[in-house]
Amino acid sequence: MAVAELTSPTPAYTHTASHLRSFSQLSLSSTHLSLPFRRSFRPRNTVITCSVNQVQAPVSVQTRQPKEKSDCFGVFCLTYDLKSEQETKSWKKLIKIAVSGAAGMISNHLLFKLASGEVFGPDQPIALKLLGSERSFQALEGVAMELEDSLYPLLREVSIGVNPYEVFEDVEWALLVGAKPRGPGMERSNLLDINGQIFAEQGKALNAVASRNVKVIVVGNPCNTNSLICLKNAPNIPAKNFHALTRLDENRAKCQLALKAGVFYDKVSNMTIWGNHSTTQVPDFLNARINGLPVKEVIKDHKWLEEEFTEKIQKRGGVLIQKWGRSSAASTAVSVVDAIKSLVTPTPEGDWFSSGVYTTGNPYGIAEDLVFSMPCRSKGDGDYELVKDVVFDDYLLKKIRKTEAELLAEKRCVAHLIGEGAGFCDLPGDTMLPGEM
Ligand SMILES: NC(=O)C1=CN([C@@H]2O[C@H](COP(=O)(O)OP(=O)(O)OC[C@H]3O[C@@H](n4cnc5c(N)ncnc54)[C@H](OP(=O)(O)O)[C@@H]3O)[C@@H](O)[C@H]2O)C=CC1
Ligand SMILES: O=C([O-])CC(=O)C(=O)O
Repeated sequence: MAVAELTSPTPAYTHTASHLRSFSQLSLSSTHLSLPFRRSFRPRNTVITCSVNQVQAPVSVQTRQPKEKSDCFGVFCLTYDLKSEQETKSWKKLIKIAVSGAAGMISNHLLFKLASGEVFGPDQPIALKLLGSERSFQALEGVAMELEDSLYPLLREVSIGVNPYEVFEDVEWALLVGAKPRGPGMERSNLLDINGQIFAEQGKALNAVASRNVKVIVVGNPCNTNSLICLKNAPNIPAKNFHALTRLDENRAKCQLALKAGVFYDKVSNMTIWGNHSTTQVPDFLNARINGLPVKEVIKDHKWLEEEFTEKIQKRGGVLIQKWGRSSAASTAVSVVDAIKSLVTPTPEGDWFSSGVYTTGNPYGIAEDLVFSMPCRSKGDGDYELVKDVVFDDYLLKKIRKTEAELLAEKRCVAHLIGEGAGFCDLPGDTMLPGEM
C-alpha cells in the first residue's frame, strides 16, 4: 500500500515520480508485495510523527508502530483509542471499506457519504481503503487530502494504494466502482474483456485477503458480468455476497411511476428491476405498488407502462449523458448508499429492493450461474433472501427472457475469465449500457 514516508520532511502526500513508478511496477502485479519491499518502503521501526505540517498528536492520542497501522494517509496515521473518550466509547468496532475507482466521479460523492455516517450509522467508525492506479495516483492523494480536510468524526483511517492485494486486506465491504469507460468506436466485446480482466484480478485479490464474509457491490460497467467474473475468481467467498448495482435503475423507475401517478416518490414500493444493467433491463410495473395498490390499478395507461415507461428507464442513463456530458455520478453514489443500507437495515414489511445477485437456486426459472437483478429482502444482517411472492405475465416473461439472453451472451464472451474455456462473443445487436444510445 502506498503510504507516505512519515519520517520524511516532505509533506505526506508528495510522492516523487520515481517512488511512484517503482511502487506501481511492483504493486500492479498480481502477487503480494514482498516483505523486503514493504520494509524498504516503510521501515518497521519508524516512529510515526505524521509529517503533514508536523502535526502534534493530542495528549489522548496513542501513536503506534507501523506494524499495526501499516497503511495510512496523512492525519489518519494518528491512532486514537476510541474507548478512552466519553463520546466514542459506545461506538462499534471499526469496519474496513474498500472503494475502487476512488478518484473517479462516482467515488467523489460516495466517499464523503460513507465518511459522514449516513450509510453505516452515527456509531460506526470506518476505515476507507482507496484503490486507484498509477494513472490516478495523484488524484487519489487529492481525494485523501479532501477527506482529511473534512474532519469527519467517524472516519478513523484512510489509506490509498494501487495493489488490490493490499487495499482489500480484511475489508468487510468492497465497492468496486473503477472500470474503463467505453470509448468511441470500441466494441462492447473489447470492453467486456478489458474490464473483465480488472474484475478477475480484483476477485482473486478479494479471495486472497478480504474478510471471508466481505460484501461486494460492483458498480463499474458492465456491472452484472463484471460481478460474475469477480465472484468466479473468488471461490472462497460466498457467491451470494456479490452484487451488481441496479439500485439506480430502481430509483429511476420509482421516480417515473410517481411522476405519472402524481404522487410523491415515497409512495412507490415493491419495485423490481429484472436482469441486466443495460438497455434490456426490465422495470417491473406488474408487481410494483403505488400507495399499496398495484401500479396497473393506479396508472390505467398500460400502453405507457409497456412502452414509454419501460424504455425511459432503460435509456435514462443515456439521456442523462446527453444532458450532462458525463454519466450520472451523484445519483449513482446515492443509489450505492441505498444498496448498502438495504443490506444493513431490515427491509420494511412487505417491501423489497432490487439487486443484481447470483441466480443459482433462484425460484423464478432464470438461468443459473448469472448475476441478474432480482427482488431481495434483508433482515439487516448484510445478507438477503430472494422474494418468492411475485407474479409474472407473458409481457414480463418475454422481457425477462430477452435480458437473460443478453447476459448469457455476455457470459460466453468472458468464458476465458471465468474458467469456462475460450471466450466467444455473439452479443445481440442492441446490447448496450444505459449510457450508450
Ligand atoms: N451500475 C450503475 O448503475 C452505474 C455504473 N456506472 C459505471 O461506473 C463506473 C465509474 O463511473 P465514474 O466514476 O463516473 O467514472 P470515472 O471515469 O469518473 O472514474 C472511473 C475510474 O475507473 C478507473 N479505471 C479503471 N480501469 C480503467 C481503465 N482501464 N481506463 C480508465 N479508467 C479506468 C479510473 O480510476 P483508476 O485509474 O484509479 O483505476 C477512473 O477513476 C463506469 O464503469 C460507469 O459506466 C455509472 C453510472 C451508473
Ligand atoms: O453507461 C453508463 O456509464 C451510465 C450508466 O450505467 C447509467 O447511468 O445507468
